[in-house]
This record gives sequence, C-alpha cells and structure tokens, in this order.
Amino acid sequence: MTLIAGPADASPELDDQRITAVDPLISPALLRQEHPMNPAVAKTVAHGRSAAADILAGRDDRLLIVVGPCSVHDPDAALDYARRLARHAAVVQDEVHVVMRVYFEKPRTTLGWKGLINDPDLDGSFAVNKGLRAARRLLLDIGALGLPVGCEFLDPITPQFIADAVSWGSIGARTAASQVHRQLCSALSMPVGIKNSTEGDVQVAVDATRAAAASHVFSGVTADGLAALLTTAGNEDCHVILRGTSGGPNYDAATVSDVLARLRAAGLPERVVVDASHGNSGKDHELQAAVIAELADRIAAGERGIVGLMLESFLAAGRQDLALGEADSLAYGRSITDACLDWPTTEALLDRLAAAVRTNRR
Ligand SMILES: O=C[C@H](O)[C@H](O)COP(=O)(O)O
Ligand SMILES: C=C(OP(=O)(O)O)C(=O)O
Repeated sequence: MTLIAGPADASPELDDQRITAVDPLISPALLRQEHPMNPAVAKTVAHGRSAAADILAGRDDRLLIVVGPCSVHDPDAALDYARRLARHAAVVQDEVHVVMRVYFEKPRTTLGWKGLINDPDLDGSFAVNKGLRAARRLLLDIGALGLPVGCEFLDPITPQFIADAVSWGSIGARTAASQVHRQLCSALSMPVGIKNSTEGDVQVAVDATRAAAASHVFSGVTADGLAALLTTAGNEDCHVILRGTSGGPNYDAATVSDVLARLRAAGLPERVVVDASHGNSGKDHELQAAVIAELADRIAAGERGIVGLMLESFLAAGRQDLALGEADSLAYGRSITDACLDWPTTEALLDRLAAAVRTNRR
C-alpha cells in the first residue's frame, strides 16, 4: 500500500518533489510486542554490556572480541554460526569476552545492498518491516544461546527497534564525523566503538568519543514512532576502533600509542579496539588471520592500550557477489559483503588470543 505524502495543506508543487512513495513503517513498540524480550535474553544482554564496559574500563583484564559476519543476509546461517560461536565462547571465556557481530545495516561507499533490514529478500523489494522483524527475531534467538551481540547503528531510528537486545554498538568509518551519530551514541545503553575515517583520520574517532560522552538534546522517535526531543546523559563507554585506512593498516604500535596520547589529551580513557579487517587487512580475509596473529603476540608481550579486537568471520571463507533477486544461488554461509575468515580458522584464532591473554597474565 502506498499512502499519499504530505499534510492536507501541502503545496504539491513545493512539497516532496522527490519522494515517490510513502509507506507505513511498523512502530518500535509493535515490533517489541510481536517479538518481546524475555528474562533469559535480558540477562545475556545485560551481562554482555557490563562485561564489555568492565574490559574497557580496565576492571576486567580479558579481551573484548567482536567476531562474526560482515553482514547478516541469511538469518538461518547466522544462527548456525552463532551456535558454534556460543559453544567456543564458553571454552575461552576466562580470557576472552566474545560478542557476535550481527550487522544488519551496511554503509556503502557508493551503492549496493544495504543490509537485511533495508532489503531482507535481497531483491531490491525493500521490505523494511519484514527486515526489522527478521533482525529482532535473530537477535533474540542469538541472545537465547547466551551469546551477546554487537550491531552497527546507521539509521538513527533503528535502535528503537532492536537496541534492547544489543550489548555493544559501532559507528562506522563513514559516519564517525556525523553529529547525528555522535548524539545517538550519547543515548545508547551499551558501549559503542567509533571508527577512524576510511582515509585514516584517527582524530575524528577521538573527537566523536568525546562528543558522545557528553549530554545532548536532539530529535528522535519514541517507542510509538512519534517525533520527540530526547535529552541524553552521555555515554562514557564509547571508544575508538582502529580499522585501517584506504592507504594501508593502522594497527602498528606507533599509531596505537599516538591514539592513546590523543585520548589522554582529550581527557578520555586510554584504550582502543583494533579491527583486523577492512583497511587493516585490505579486506583480504587471509591477511586478517595474520593481523590477529601479530596482535596476539603483541598482547602476550604486554603492549598496553589494546583492549579488544574485531574479526570478520562466517561459516565459509571469503565472499561472493550478490545478484539482486538471485539469493537462491548463493553459497551457504559465505559473506555477500566483505570477505570473512571461515569457522575453523576463527576457532583457532580465538584459542590463540586466549593463550595470549594467559601469557600476558603470567
Ligand atoms: O563492511 C562493509 C564494507 O566495507 C562497507 O559497508 C563498505 O562497503 P563498499 O565499499 O563495498 O560499499
Ligand atoms: C562497515 C564496516 O566497517 P567500516 O566502517 O570500518 O568500513 C563494518 O565494520 O561493517
């Protein structure tokens, strides 16, 4: 159904000249009623958040590991992956706090599939209400496994639909400079990592972390989907993610120490998370394993400041192209966005990181 856009007194020649359709959007409250939070998942979410915050604050000496697919395009495959990850997270839990990357919103450099919420049928039909339902259902299913999840927040309205089920958030390289996203961070109930820019500007992430820690007043929507002014408390659990640059990696010890100095100068806690994918591996999943191996050695040797790592990993290695409308021909468990490590390699890297933490403790 397509509704007529604009208020009754709209001037058709002035208003909405480039809006071609207006369709109903489910309200956050209705979605939450359809897929309600339950006590077991709530416990997973709360524990996931507090453990991440403790690691970021140095109260817990484990590593925060955000690991999972670049994007979710097949909820069944994501749940299959989550079951394996939940089992292995329990094995390494004394050294590593595992949060599964469950990314539903993809910021594109130019154009491309924008994620499960925007286009759940992978065919350009943009069934957003269906996408929101699939996303929330999956978050609750993963939470029921006892595994906390992390999401990138891109559309400033999306958190109202799903954020109660999320333990860690991210702001991507393409939106770290955005005031809208910094304000959003100041409102979010979980720790949020903010990335350096694609070109390699790390100060933008430091500035965003500082802005997000402050209180803001901005417009958003309520659970009923009505516009409202929101006043926020500020989020002290925001932190910088080094994701590499379009010119190469930025996880070297000198850059880490430069960022720690910038954080200190800004009056912020000296901690960073390193994303082993994206610019740090040139989106080459095999290089990602080498990045993790090097970081594990540095952590074992006692390098300070790196409190967490991000890995892009799925069931099968690499990536595949999506032809819109031909989702049936996709290989199971392989990324349709950036290349991912496969599951056996991921398991081995989690073990290696756990060993690095044990060595560092000794
Ligand atoms: O993480 C995923 C991608 O790197 C990001 O969405 C940009 O992708 P694109 O350059 O393929 O559009
Ligand atoms: C889009 C992502 O990364 P970046 O913002 O670093 O490109 C991502 O982590 O999915």
